[in-house]
Amino acid sequence: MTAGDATATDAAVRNGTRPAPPTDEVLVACQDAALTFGRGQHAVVAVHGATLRVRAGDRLAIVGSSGSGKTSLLHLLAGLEQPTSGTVAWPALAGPRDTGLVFQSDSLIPALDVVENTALPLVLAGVPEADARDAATAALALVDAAHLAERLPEEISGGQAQRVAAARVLAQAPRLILADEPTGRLDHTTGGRVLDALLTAADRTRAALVVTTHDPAVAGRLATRLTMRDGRLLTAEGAEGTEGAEGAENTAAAAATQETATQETEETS
Ligand SMILES: Nc1ncnc2c1ncn2[C@@H]1O[C@H](COP(=O)(O)OP(=O)(O)OP(=O)(O)O)[C@@H](O)[C@H]1O
Repeated sequence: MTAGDATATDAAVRNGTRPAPPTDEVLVACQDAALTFGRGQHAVVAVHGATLRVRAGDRLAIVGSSGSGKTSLLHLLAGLEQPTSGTVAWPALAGPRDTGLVFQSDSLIPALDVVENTALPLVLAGVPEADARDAATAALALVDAAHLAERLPEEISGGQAQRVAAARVLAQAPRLILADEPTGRLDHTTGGRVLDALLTAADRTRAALVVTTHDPAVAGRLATRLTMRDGRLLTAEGAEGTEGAEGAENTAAAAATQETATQETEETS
């Protein structure tokens, strides 16, 4: 990212003035993407051929129990993992670097205060410190955390740390925000606030938002819900095609539904 990008980012985040992208733009497309860890008898298939498209403006929850493959799928969407087979592409983005991943684990650096933590990725990308700090301050305001700017990570709560982790991604103004269990370790009220912050920020910065969760209440806040079970991407209500799939007209759901139908055919033939 260049300094010019940072200024534009700052302005877009602060003012919500990023031009609205065409809503049919495909930001990331998985085609039959699989991810296997290990080899031979130790191989674990974390994701079985997933087909999914996320478009600008999508609000997508990927729901599943622990070990179902949600994080693995999110890492494929973020370009952090290469698919073992199939493809992942970012047709409307400059590549996976235009995505922002809010990690599951607390990843703030203890020696840096909140605004420094939030600005760090921009600084590391070569953005002048003052511009990075301005963008960070604007992003913290988006998640209702501006008042925490001067505190160290040890001086804030778990829920506040999650909001800061979200702000750190939002400061980069990604067009695709990927959040891995952002409410996982939080109580209901605090988790709700973190989700509020992500939804508000995604609206303000006109980003698509994909959230993994095991919590149906969290998933219910997103327009489209898909389920992962044993590494397979299903529709919202199970593996039986379009029936009951929330927002089946949504590309993400429709693509996964199509995939589910394909899988069903393959498995029964
Ligand atoms: N780096 C890895 N090496 C080997 N196996 C892995 C690795 N990462 C994940 N797995 C395995 O892949 C499967 C899917 O894991 P993944 O973390 O994607 O699931 P998840 O639904 O995100 O679970 P959780 O909610 O507990 O994070 C699990 O069986 C897990 O043990």
